[in-house]
Amino acid sequence: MSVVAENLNWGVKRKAIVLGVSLTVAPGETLGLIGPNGSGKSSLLRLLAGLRRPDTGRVEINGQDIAQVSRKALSRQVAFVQQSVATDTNVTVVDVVRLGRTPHRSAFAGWSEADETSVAEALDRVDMASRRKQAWQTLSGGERQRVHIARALAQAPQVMFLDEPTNHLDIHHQIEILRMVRDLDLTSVVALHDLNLAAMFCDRIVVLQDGAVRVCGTPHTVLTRETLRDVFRVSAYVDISPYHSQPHIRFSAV
Ligand SMILES: Nc1ncnc2c1ncn2[C@@H]1O[C@H](COP(=O)(O)OP(=O)(O)OP(=O)(O)O)[C@@H](O)[C@H]1O
Repeated sequence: MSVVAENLNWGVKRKAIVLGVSLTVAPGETLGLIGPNGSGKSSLLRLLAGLRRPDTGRVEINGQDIAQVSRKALSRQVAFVQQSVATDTNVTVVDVVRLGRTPHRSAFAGWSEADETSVAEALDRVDMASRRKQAWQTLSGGERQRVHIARALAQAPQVMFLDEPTNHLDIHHQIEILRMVRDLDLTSVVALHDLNLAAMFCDRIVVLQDGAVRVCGTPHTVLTRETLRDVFRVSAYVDISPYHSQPHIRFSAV
């Protein structure tokens, strides 16, 4: 499914937070969203996912204006993995992941074998199958993050928005989760701080600065020395990784 944003603007009081953002994500594409702290990545993701209404502009998912789609219908198509969401404490891992099935169930339908299979597969994909009975509040930060991703997978979405999904994860799981997102047969938009991971796993990257799109394109065109200097205020060398032929950034400490 495609995602198209047209001239999105959103602000609070007199402060403009998302400023004239237009972008297109092709079906199956993984789009990275990068930018300094406070540049508007989370705010933009919320607008794209329909969790917040823009002041002006519109978002279309699969050609449909999401402002015209009910929340339940939208949640059958779209999953959102938020940064550090609170979850009821008195639940197990599998309970949390089962919540992902909610949009697919009617008020009277029982829990089906297909629901259970989706939950089991989602837990398996994030390497948490052996923890299904563990109490949520006893999980580590990275394990919680993986369970939230499993909940989104159990939702069987066609579009996934992820806000810093690699937060708290060790390097193995950072790579595993982003590889999985890239290889899943769905469209995804993922906010990331790690620019090298963005280069490795995103088809295209949008750079946000002060709420506006500064540049958008392939990792090669976006991750230049000049952009890193002007937007991120760092001095760095960019070369091509022999492992994956994408840009690899080395930061200068001086
Ligand atoms: N509801 C709100 N009320 C007031 N200001 C807000 C609100 N939501 C976001 N902001 C401000 O808008 C700016 C963008 O915030 P946002 O969380 O979208 O940035 P971000 O790029 O995701 O940042 P980070 O990299 O630090 O997670 C910040 O300055 C933030 O303080």
